[in-house]
Amino acid sequence: MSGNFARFAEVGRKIVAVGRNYRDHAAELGNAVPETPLLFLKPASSYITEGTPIKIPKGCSSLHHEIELGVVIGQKGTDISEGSAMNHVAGYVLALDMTARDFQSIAKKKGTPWDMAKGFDTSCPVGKFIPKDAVADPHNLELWCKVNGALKQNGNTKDMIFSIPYLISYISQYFTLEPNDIILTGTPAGVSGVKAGDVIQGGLAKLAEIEFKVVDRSGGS
Ligand SMILES: O=C(O)/C=C/C(=O)CC(=O)C(=O)O
Repeated sequence: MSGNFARFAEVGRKIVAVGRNYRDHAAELGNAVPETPLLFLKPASSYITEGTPIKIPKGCSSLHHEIELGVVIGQKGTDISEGSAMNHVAGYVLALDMTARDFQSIAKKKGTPWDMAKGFDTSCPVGKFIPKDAVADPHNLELWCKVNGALKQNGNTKDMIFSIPYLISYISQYFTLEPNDIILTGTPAGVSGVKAGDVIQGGLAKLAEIEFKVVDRSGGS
């Protein structure tokens, strides 16, 4: 596998996200555990990296943090088998799947798409690329998120319902996975609202930490 995956957020074309992949998070929002992965897409224009703030989207009154392990794809594939799925992984990233929960609740009631709730500008803050070799077991990583220093989410990737190989195999039956695409593997319990001026911090075992400020649409706090 070759390529400069450190630039995945500049050149990657797809963000495939998995919803309700942790039992405790499905339960906290009153949802049943899915029988098959619940997929949605976020546009590449939703990426931001550290130093750029998260902007509350127009009309949103309930913006939630969701801390997630992202898988960075290194090798193109369609109909990838579960057995060979890890050969398609270049590495990992710590990410936030920022969610306009009020938009999502309305969409759920109306049966309309989640795009505005999940794909608005700045809704995918990401940390630095973590090479695959640096991670002994991606299915046993502590994952935490704090808001203004207070711990909100504290999970472990061992509690994912669908494993990374299963997700890669499943997703690639519908979306060809390409180098620099990422898969967001879902969030553990503890999601909560943030407002302008708040600071969100996240951590992935001893591998990565991120910090993002939340601002209003005009850039103010
Ligand atoms: O079903 C809901 O009410 C909300 C689901 C999500 O936002 C799910 C995720 O994005 C996730 O579990 O990571």
